[in-house]
This record gives sequence, C-alpha cells and structure tokens, in this order.
Amino acid sequence: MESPTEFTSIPASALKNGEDNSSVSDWLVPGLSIVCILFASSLLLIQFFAVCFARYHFHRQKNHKLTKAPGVSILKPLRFTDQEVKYLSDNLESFFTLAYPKYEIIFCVREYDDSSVPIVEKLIKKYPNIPCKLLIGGNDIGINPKINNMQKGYEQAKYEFVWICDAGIRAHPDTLNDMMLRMLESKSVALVHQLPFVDSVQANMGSYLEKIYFGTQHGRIQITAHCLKQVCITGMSNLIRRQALEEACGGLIGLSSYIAEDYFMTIKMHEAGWTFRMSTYPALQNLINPTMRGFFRRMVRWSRLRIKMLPGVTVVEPFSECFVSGLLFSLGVGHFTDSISTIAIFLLYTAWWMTMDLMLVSGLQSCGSRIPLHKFIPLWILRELSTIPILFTALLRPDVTWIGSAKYKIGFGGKAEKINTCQNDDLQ
Ligand SMILES: CCCCCCCC/C=C\CCCCCCCC(=O)N[C@@H](CO[C@@H]1OC[C@@H](O)[C@H](O)[C@H]1O)[C@H](O)/C=C/CCCCCCCCCCCCC
Ligand SMILES: O=c1ccn([C@@H]2O[C@H](COP(=O)(O)OP(=O)(O)O)[C@@H](O)[C@H]2O)c(=O)[nH]1
Repeated sequence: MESPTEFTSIPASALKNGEDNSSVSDWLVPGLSIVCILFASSLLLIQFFAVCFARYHFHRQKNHKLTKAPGVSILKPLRFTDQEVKYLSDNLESFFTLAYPKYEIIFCVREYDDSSVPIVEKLIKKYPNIPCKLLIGGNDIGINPKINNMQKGYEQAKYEFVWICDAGIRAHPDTLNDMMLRMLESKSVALVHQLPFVDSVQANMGSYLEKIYFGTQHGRIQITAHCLKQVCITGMSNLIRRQALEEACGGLIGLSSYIAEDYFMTIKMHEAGWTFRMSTYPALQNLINPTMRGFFRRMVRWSRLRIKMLPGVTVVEPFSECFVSGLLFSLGVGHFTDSISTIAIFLLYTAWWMTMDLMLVSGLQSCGSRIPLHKFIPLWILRELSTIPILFTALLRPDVTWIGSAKYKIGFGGKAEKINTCQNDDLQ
C-alpha cells in the first residue's frame, strides 16, 4: 500500500507539464476563437464588397457604341434531345438581334438528328442578313465533347475574336458591344467573361435554386476573385482573343484533354501574363429545363471536377458558406461574452448573411422574374444546407463525372479519360 506521502507527491517534471498544459489551454481556446471571428468577419466583408460591386458594376448603361468594331465569330456548341428544346429558340434568337455591326454566328452540332437543327435552320431563314453557319459532324480531337463539337467552328471562324457562348444563355442586345469595349481597353486583355446568372422563362423551384446559387455563393466568389485578380472564370460566355488562346493554350485543341476547359484555359492565359475583364452584363442563363434535381446533379458534377482540380479549395468551400462560418463565428464570439447566447449570435449572423445575399441577387437582376420572399427564404436555406451533402456525394463517387453522353475518370490535376459511352439516364 502506498504511503500518504507517496500518494500526494508529484514529481517536479509532471508539475511543470501540468502548468504548461493549463497555459496552452489558456491561449488555445481564445486564440482559436479569434481565428474563427476573423475568418467569418472576412467572409462578411467579402459579401458586403460583392454587394457594393454588383450595384456599381452591373447594368450600367454608360457604354458608348463602337463605331469601328472588330469582327466577332460567335461559336454556339449545341447538343440537344427532344425534351430539352422548348426554350432554345428564344436563347438562340437573341444572338441574331445583337446591336453590333460585324459578327457571324457559327452553330456547331455533332449529329444530324440533334433536336436543335430544325430550330437553327428556322432562325437562319428568319434572319437572312445575319452571316450564319450550321456545321454538323466533326471528329473527336480529345475527350472534351464541347471542344470536339466546337473545333470545326473554331477552324472556320473568320475573325480575330471568338465569343464562345453556351446554348443556355440569352443575350441582351448590347452585350457584345459591352464585351468588346472591355476587350479593347488594353492589348493585354485575353478574355472578357460574363458573370453567370439566371433569367429563366420558367419561374419554378429549379430555376429559383439556380438563381440563388449563381446570385449568392457563386457570384460572391467570382466577383471577389475577379477583383483580387484570382482566376475563377466559368466557360459559359467568354469573348476570347484568338492570339491569346493560340499562344497560351495551343488553341482549343490544347485544352481538349480537360473536361474543365474553362479553368485550364484561363489559368494558362493568366500564367502567360494575359489579363481578364468582366462584362457589365451578367450571362443570362435561360435554362432549358430547370428542375431541383437537375440543379443538384449539376452541382455534384461540378464538385467532382473541382475536387480533382483543386482539392484544397474544395475543402475550404463549406467553410466559406453561411452555416459553417456562422457556427464558427458564434462559438468564437460566445467565448468572449455571456451577455448574448451562442444561438442568438448564430441566428443574427444567418439573418445578416441572408439579407446580404438577397441584396446581391437583386443587384444582379435587371429583368425577368424575381423570387418572392416567401420562396427565397426556404430555398436559400435548402441551398445552404445542401453544400456538404453535395460535396460528400461527389466524394463518394469521385472518378465519375459527365458531360455530353459519356462517363469520364478525372485524374488529379484535371486531365480526363473517357471510361464509356452511356445512355442519358445514366448521366449524373
Ligand atoms: C477568407 C477567404 C475565404 C475564401 C474561400 C474561398 C473558397 C472558394 C469557394 C468556392 C469556390 C467556388 C468555385 C466557383 C466555380 C464553380 C463553378 C464550376 O465548378 N464550374 C466548373 C464547370 O463549368 C462548366 O464546365 C464545363 C464547361 O463546358 C462549361 O462551359 C462550364 O461552365 C468549371 O470547370 C470550373 C471553373 C473554375 C473553378 C475555379 C475555382 C477557383 C476558386 C478560387 C477562388 C479563390 C478566390 C478567393 C476569393 C475569396
Ligand atoms: O456533348 C456535348 C455536351 C455539351 N455541349 C454544349 O456545351 C455547353 C455546356 O454544356 P452544359 O450546359 O451541359 O454544361 P453545364 O453548364 O451544365 O456545365 C452547351 O452549350 C452544350 O450544348 C456540347 O456541345 N456537346
């Protein structure tokens, strides 16, 4: 049995460690709390900045008309099945009515039986004065089906500037004039991009969810990245200087081994010293068939790409959204005060964040259907809550992604390999 003296005696070294431990916990928790507060505050600042930028930058009718306008070749990659073409005609027609003096439109399709073919043919007949081509067919020059489709159009494009613009976009008549004005600001500008937003003819839950995503999380990050000269540009609508594309990327062919051709194109241009501008017109996606399921599938598909291209950024993504950062903020502030409960701080943070998001959405919106508040709130909450499930869904089946009608294995670094061709029902 131990003597009382032995029981109570503590070695000097242990005492020293104990002191160290208590001093570590003395600064560790407050230190972490401060980090959480600073991190969340910087996000609030980013959000506030994005709202101000959107108010100042977008939809300002301050542009003069270009008189000696350089020619532009518009490339429209199309791939459609029967059910999807309901609103396609509206989208494509908007490119025939641009207030720009010198341009050609090149529609690119892979198969003769594509549902977009009769729509394009009708529009070509309706606007005989607009130089326009419909190119069908082409070879697989790489694994990216959008590039495989566009390459034939790129080869035939006659102008120095090409505007690559997805089928789901509808253009305001002044868009091209605005983009070209920005392009001509400097010879170092390689590309003018449009911030993706949504202006769907169909005002349903799917299109509202898309609008909330592009008008909040996506818009805020892309605006901030643009202002900080970080590369975060999506390929939906970009006016490109061919010289830059050729020199930095080796043309479209040089990007054909990537599914995320937009990201690698802009990174390569950035590394070669070219610069970018952002149009004052957001890209108006008039989604052909917007559904909630379609939205989540798109988000999972894009997350799969980002996980492999930029794993570091993907890990940070949930922390850059309201609920996770709000939790960190409320725990951090809660550590320093007892006068307000952690839950109340979290709710205030969330309410502030939602209000700023609402302001950003309305700052980007110029026309089209607005989201009624009683729908905005639940859909906003759903969108915020879905970030982590989307990430996990993408992580659980990380190697399989899609675009077009095939499955791909994306390697770390972003190069892709085609696994198989599958039916539309298998795609996700
Ligand atoms: C305290 C500061 C904390 C900052 C935390 C920042 C965390 C970043 C959070 C989110 C990242 C958002 C990424 C936005 C892009 C999402 C869209 C996307 O994934 N698009 C991909 C697919 O696009 C289609 O691909 C097929 C093509 O044919 C179509 O035409 C395309 O539209 C696309 O490939 C990816 C593009 C770019 C991704 C770049 C992400 C870089 C993010 C760095 C942000 C750093 C900015 C810091 C600002 C705070
Ligand atoms: O096999 C394909 C798949 C897509 N696209 C075109 O590529 C663009 C982007 O495709 P999608 O809208 O599916 O991409 P998302 O924006 O959803 O990533 C659109 O113009 C499509 O018509 C194409 O030309 N061939």
